Amino acid sequence: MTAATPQLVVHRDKELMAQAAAARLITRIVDAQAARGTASVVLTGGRNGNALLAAIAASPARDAVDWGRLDLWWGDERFVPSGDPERNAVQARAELLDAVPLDPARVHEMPASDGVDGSDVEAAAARYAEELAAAAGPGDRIGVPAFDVLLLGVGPDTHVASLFPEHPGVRETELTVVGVRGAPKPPPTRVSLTLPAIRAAREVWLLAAGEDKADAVALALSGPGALQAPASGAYGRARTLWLLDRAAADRIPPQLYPPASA
Ligand SMILES: O=C1O[C@H](COP(=O)(O)O)[C@@H](O)[C@H](O)[C@H]1O
Repeated sequence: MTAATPQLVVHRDKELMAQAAAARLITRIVDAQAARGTASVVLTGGRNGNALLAAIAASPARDAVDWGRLDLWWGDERFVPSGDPERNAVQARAELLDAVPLDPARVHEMPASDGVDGSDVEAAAARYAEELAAAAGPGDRIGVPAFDVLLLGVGPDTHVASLFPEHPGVRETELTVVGVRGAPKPPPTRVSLTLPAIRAAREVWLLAAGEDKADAVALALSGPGALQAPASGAYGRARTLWLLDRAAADRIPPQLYPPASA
């Protein structure tokens, strides 16, 4: 088994999955801060990512985190104006970030469409790539920091971040951040980390819950390749964890199904 081999954890339902993922993430952040003083996490948008943040907000264990020594990044963003409720960052703030004492200088939101680059999404993506490169250490791969945990929701079409099947962004091998136009899921214009940037993370955790994700999970875990199923191309340097509920795990081929878990 390699770091890219998916490890599957299947929970009873999406509520328990969010609570268990929250406990797991709090522990991972606390461990990283104990070892190195700081921690870095890449957030995802979507229902499961937001549920995880809400579960952290509701957990008394959140006080174990030194929020001022946590760097937050995003895996993707909807390229809309800064206060737009569709923005992943706006949703993350509502679920958790406004309730904890983060250092604003460590909260690295992706640019919005009313930012300095205006509607030029490629320029906005390049700007975020520069911010990542500035935070990367000399030993870090390809100009992004070695994130402790990178979270990804899995879309019903197997998209992760804003990398959609057969779309140009999923083919990118050089850039760390891309502008996405014509996304099949609205809004059509987005900013996204690329697969090479995702793979620089120590741990990649993919989140999927609900019956509408079952086909996507089964397809991605069957190894079709990243072009057809972007989620299958998302893995970490040390660990790749799929956090699922039973409904989303329901159609995984039997030979890949894990032992029964919480
Ligand atoms: O648009 C997006 O969708 C995906 C998946 O969202 P979900 O609600 O189907 O779980 C999300 O991971 C991504 O960050 C977001 O921009």
